[in-house]
Amino acid sequence: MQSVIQVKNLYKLYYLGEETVRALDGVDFEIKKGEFCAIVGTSGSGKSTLLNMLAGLEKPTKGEVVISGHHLERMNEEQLVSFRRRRVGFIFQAYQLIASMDAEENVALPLNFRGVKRSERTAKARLMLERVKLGKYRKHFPNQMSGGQQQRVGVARALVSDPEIIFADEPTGNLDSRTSREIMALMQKVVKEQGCTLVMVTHDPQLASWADRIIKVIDGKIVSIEVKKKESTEDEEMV
Ligand SMILES: Nc1ncnc2c1ncn2[C@@H]1O[C@H](COP(=O)(O)OP(=O)(O)OP(=O)(O)O)[C@@H](O)[C@H]1O
Repeated sequence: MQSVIQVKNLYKLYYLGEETVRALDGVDFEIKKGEFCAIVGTSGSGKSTLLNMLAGLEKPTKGEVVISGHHLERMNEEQLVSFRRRRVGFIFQAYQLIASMDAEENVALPLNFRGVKRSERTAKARLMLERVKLGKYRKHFPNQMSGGQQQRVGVARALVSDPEIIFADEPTGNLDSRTSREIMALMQKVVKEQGCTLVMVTHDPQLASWADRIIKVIDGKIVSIEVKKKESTEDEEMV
C-alpha cells in the first residue's frame, strides 16, 4: 500500500527564555493510504504539535512532512491554506459547530469555501447526514442536539468535501465512554467507506486500539509503532 504521509527527521523546538522545549525530537514514520492511525501519548508528549505539523498549521524547526508527494515545509501560507481546503478535513474535541447554523448548514460549510453551488452543497450535506444516521436532525441547531449527535455532525462535516486525510484531535474528549465508542465505530466505518486516511490524536490507549496503526509518543520521540494485523471486521464486511 502506498504511503500518504511521510515524516522524516522532524523536530519542533520552542525557546522559552533560557529553556528549549523539544516538543518533537527527531520523529520518523509513514502512514499508508486508507489507514486509521492513532497518535497516543500522555499530556505534553507532543501529540498536538505533531498533528499541527501534519496539517500544515505550524512550521517544523527541521525535517520533512510529505503529504501525497507534496512537501509541506516548503509551502508558503497561501499554499498551505489551499492544501488544507482541498485535501484535509478536521474533527475537533469541542465539535466547533456554528451555533447559528443548523446541522445541514454546518456540514455544508467546507463546500462554501470551495465554491460549490448551493443546491449541490445541500444535496451533499444531506447525504453525509444520512451516512452518520442524522438524516432526521438536519434542521436541528447544535444546542438542540446531544454531544454525541454534535460530534456526528462534526464527522459528516469533515467528510463532506471528500478529503484525502482527516485529522481528529481528541474527538471524543467531551463524550462519555459509550458515546465515545459509537463515534469511534462511526469514524472507522465512514472513513473505510470513503477510502480516506484518518489520523487521530488521543491520550487514551483504549481509543487508540481502534486504529490500524498506533504511534506512541513520549517526550517528543516515537517509542513504538504498532501495526495491527487486518482482521475481517464487521465494518470492513459492510464496505
Ligand atoms: N507554543 C508553545 N510554546 C512553548 N512550548 C510549547 C508550545 N506548544 C507546545 N509546547 C510544549 O511542547 C510540548 C508538547 O506539547 P503538545 O501540546 O504537543 O503535547 P500534547 O501531547 O498534545 O499534550 P495534551 O495532551 O496535553 O494536549 C509540551 O512540553 C508543551 O509545553
